[in-house]
Amino acid sequence: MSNLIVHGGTPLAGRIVPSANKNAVLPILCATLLTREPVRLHGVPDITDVKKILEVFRSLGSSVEMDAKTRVLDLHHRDTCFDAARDRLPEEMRSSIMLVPGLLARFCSARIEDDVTGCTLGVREIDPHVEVFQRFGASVERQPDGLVLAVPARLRANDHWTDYASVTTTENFVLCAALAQGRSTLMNAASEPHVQEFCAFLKMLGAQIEGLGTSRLTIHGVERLGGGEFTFAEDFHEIVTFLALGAITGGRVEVKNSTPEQFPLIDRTFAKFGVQIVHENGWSRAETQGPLKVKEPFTRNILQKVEAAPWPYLPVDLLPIFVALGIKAEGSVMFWNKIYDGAMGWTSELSKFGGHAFLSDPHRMVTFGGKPLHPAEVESPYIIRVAIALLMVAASISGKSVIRNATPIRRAHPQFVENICSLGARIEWVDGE
Ligand SMILES: CC(=O)N[C@H]1[C@@H](OP(=O)(O)OP(=O)(O)OC[C@H]2O[C@@H](n3ccc(=O)[nH]c3=O)[C@H](O)[C@@H]2O)O[C@H](CO)[C@@H](O)[C@@H]1O
Ligand SMILES: C=C(OP(=O)(O)O)C(=O)O
Repeated sequence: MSNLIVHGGTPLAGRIVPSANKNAVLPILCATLLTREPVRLHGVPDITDVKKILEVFRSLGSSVEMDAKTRVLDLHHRDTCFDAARDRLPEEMRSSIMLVPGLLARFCSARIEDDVTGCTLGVREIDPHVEVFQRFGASVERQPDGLVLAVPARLRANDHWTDYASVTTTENFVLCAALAQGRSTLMNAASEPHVQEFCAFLKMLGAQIEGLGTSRLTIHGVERLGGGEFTFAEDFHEIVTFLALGAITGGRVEVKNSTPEQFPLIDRTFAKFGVQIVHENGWSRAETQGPLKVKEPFTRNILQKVEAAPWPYLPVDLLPIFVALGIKAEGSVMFWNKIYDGAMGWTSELSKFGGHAFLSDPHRMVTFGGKPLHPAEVESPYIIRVAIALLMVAASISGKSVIRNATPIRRAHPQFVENICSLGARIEWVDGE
């Protein structure tokens, strides 16, 4: 477990080039298992989730060559072998479940380990995934340390309509359908930017996918996929995080952003806290005028609110970042997490800083911002963006704070502390017990 020591109170200023989006990189790494041809990936982030997947590839006999300096990764799954009785897949990360289709397609067997839940945000179902695998022809057997799946032959295409728009279930459906026999359709498909990026990668390998960015995907299964070269896009989570760090510290941070067309709702959400986002010449910056202040709604007797749900709503992983702004900005905001039932139980950590947040129910939290804040020692749950939100609050307060168990940040954000320090912050990692 690692802690972060934060000497806060410095307005952050400077420029950041964001890394790739973990939630695009991981399904794409899993997708490479579908092809026996070489694949070259540019801009692979140095994060722990990537390391875990690459370790598995190496242990299965794949060729994995990572240039640590240029972050170019060469993968070749030519001599790969898998034995469901012997081999184990990564745990404590959601993306592990997306190794299943490649294993089924290549070796007719696969595993789902006991802990593929990732961040502790509440229930993270595996049933929608199991249902997808079954629909493509897999049998599923529960064993003491996980589920073992098997298919008799090539996966068979099908039409499916999921209960809700799930990111990884959509990706698993597409992965299965890419090499299945026949045409598959998915209704209620997720359409997040990382889902679109993942589909674009598969198309580059030769998959036939229609409907990118919509809630209906049609996939014509092909006999085999080819190889190729792909460069990851910038991570919108990182862009928002660094813009918010600039805003909460009263500084001026600019972040490279090649896709401002994805940002209108994100920009409107910043504006609710008195932060104007300006996109210019491929860069985005956050502008503030004096202390942050919540924008009052015109409707009488309602609170300003921020609602997170599947895309094109505000992405749920960004919610904690805006909660941090809500603690700082004068006024009240209701945060509504329409996805997870256990992602908001960290209000007590905010109160250690003197912040005032009230948990209304498992899905809703109200912040009463603008209260005097003081440095504190707080504990992060195993949730990447909550560790970041606590760091944001600490960075905005003069004095020394400690964020205990901030390690989850390393799952998604490479050189995160180095990047913030390049903006003038004084933050360091220390080993904790
Ligand atoms: C590796 C990866 O890509 N992880 C992301 C992915 O996880 P993941 O794909 O696991 O998230 P899902 O979209 O499946 O949602 C997670 C859970 O939320 C509940 N649920 C979700 C949607 C809904 O409309 N109703 C509902 O009840 C379900 O219990 C589900 O199990 O998408 C999440 C939602 O954007 C993000 O937080 C995760 O960072
Ligand atoms: C919740 C996240 O990741 P995972 O689904 O891998 O836990 C996240 O990236 O914020």
